[in-house]
Amino acid sequence: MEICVIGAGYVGLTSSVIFARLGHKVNCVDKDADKIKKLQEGSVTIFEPGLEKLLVSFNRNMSFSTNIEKAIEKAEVILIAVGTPPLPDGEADLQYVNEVIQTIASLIYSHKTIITKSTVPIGTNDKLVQMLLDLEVKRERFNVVSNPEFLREGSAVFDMLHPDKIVVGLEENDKESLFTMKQLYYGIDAPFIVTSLKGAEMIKYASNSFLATKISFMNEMARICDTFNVDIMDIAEAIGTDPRIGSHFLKAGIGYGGSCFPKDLKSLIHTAQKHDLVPKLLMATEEVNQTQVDIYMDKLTSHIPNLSNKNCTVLGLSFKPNTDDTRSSPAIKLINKLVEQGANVHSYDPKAIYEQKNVIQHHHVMDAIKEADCVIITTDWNEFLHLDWKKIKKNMRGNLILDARNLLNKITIEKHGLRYVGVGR
Ligand SMILES: NC(=O)c1ccc[n+]([C@@H]2O[C@H](COP(=O)([O-])OP(=O)(O)OC[C@H]3O[C@@H](n4cnc5c(N)ncnc54)[C@H](O)[C@@H]3O)[C@@H](O)[C@H]2O)c1
Ligand SMILES: O=c1ccn([C@@H]2O[C@H](COP(=O)(O)OP(=O)(O)O[C@H]3O[C@H](CO)[C@@H](O)[C@H](O)[C@H]3O)[C@@H](O)[C@H]2O)c(=O)[nH]1
Repeated sequence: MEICVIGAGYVGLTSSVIFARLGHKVNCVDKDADKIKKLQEGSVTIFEPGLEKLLVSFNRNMSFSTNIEKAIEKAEVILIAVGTPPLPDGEADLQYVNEVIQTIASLIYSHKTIITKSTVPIGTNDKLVQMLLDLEVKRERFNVVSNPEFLREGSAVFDMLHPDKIVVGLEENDKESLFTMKQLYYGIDAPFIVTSLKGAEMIKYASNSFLATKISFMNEMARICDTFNVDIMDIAEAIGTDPRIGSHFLKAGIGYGGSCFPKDLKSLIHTAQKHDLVPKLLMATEEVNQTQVDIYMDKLTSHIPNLSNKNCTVLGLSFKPNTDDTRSSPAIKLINKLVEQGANVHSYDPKAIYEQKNVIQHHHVMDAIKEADCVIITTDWNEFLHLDWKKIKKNMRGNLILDARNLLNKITIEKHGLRYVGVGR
């Protein structure tokens, strides 16, 4: 199949590479000329394990360009993977999706299956159908399909190759697109969940909202555990054995971040409120998450009451390990609070970069730790599990290790004469 993927971000680029691997001819377009230039030169613009290797291996099936007209003209299938960031009131900003539809409408001369991979609010795909009709695209020339994406950053390639399901939302009378979708994903072993356009949109929001709620639930449990000196890790292990609860997404910590959970929660809350509903549970999930960083600031100031001119080392900038993405990263939120309180902030991350004039980012952990009054683990990178705590103790000025991800072994840390403070333990 000839596919045009619009948007070369996390989802667009990963989808392009996977569909090229499945044997399709993919033309990935983006309006960001710098991004496209780098991709044409064979370098991947994001850090995503395994992506570059696949890009090189299946290069023959892929091309990158900024020329959307040409890519659309040749394609049977158009996949929209542009961003849907939040507006200040939480509503998803659909300007990029709408812009793409306007462009597509002027270029449809043969039948196109238009697939929305971007996460869009309930009812958006129906509106896109109407937009195309209003722009005088003949009804028989297109079908719109909602095909939300469930990949996680840091394991995007694996997740796309081994999804637990492929959700396909179809227009009411669409008898063709399911076949097209099966051809598109031919070679991937996963059940198809077929529903309406709105159903597919809702599945995506419900999925992210449920996962985010699980995290906030555990963060709330951790707050209670803290009060009673109970270890939240024991609680997670025990309740996780119950298959009705499940062992995933039970890690208490500094809160969830990233480009999806915070934005999708806000968007679903906005959608519900627009329809006179009060989504209490979603609002509580958000509130727990938003106040989670403050818990760590309080823990820190209970040990170091005045942070002014104290050397605080933040280990981890990305919102989770195995990605260089810092969008809505709790680490950045914490850094900004430290800076506000006058601390000298030093940081280190294996992949992510955060440029801020008040923060010194180091290339080596040990440089970041030198003379530190406290070290805060903000991202659970594997690398931090193997740090030389004896050397760290020698190089620090103070002795406080604040493990905001419950990554480290308390006993190991304390054995080296350091003071360990974790989450709900
Ligand atoms: N990042 C994830 O892990 C993830 C997972 C599942 C779903 N999603 C959803 O997928 C969508 C994309 O997310 P992302 O993280 O890949 O976004 P991103 O910001 O990384 O990439 C979006 C790309 O679209 C390009 N773009 C915008 N308008 C364009 C236009 N008119 N023509 C061509 N290119 C255009 C931008 O230049 C950018 O490169 C969002 O709706 C997101 O919610 C993301
Ligand atoms: O037990 C846990 C699990 C995760 N997190 C945090 O939650 C955030 C999100 O993590 P994760 O879901 O692994 O990463 P994303 O790449 O944001 O993926 C989510 O968002 C994507 C975009 O919609 C969806 O496609 C994925 O299915 C969904 O997991 C990160 O800050 C994690 O540190 C926790 O605090 N505790």
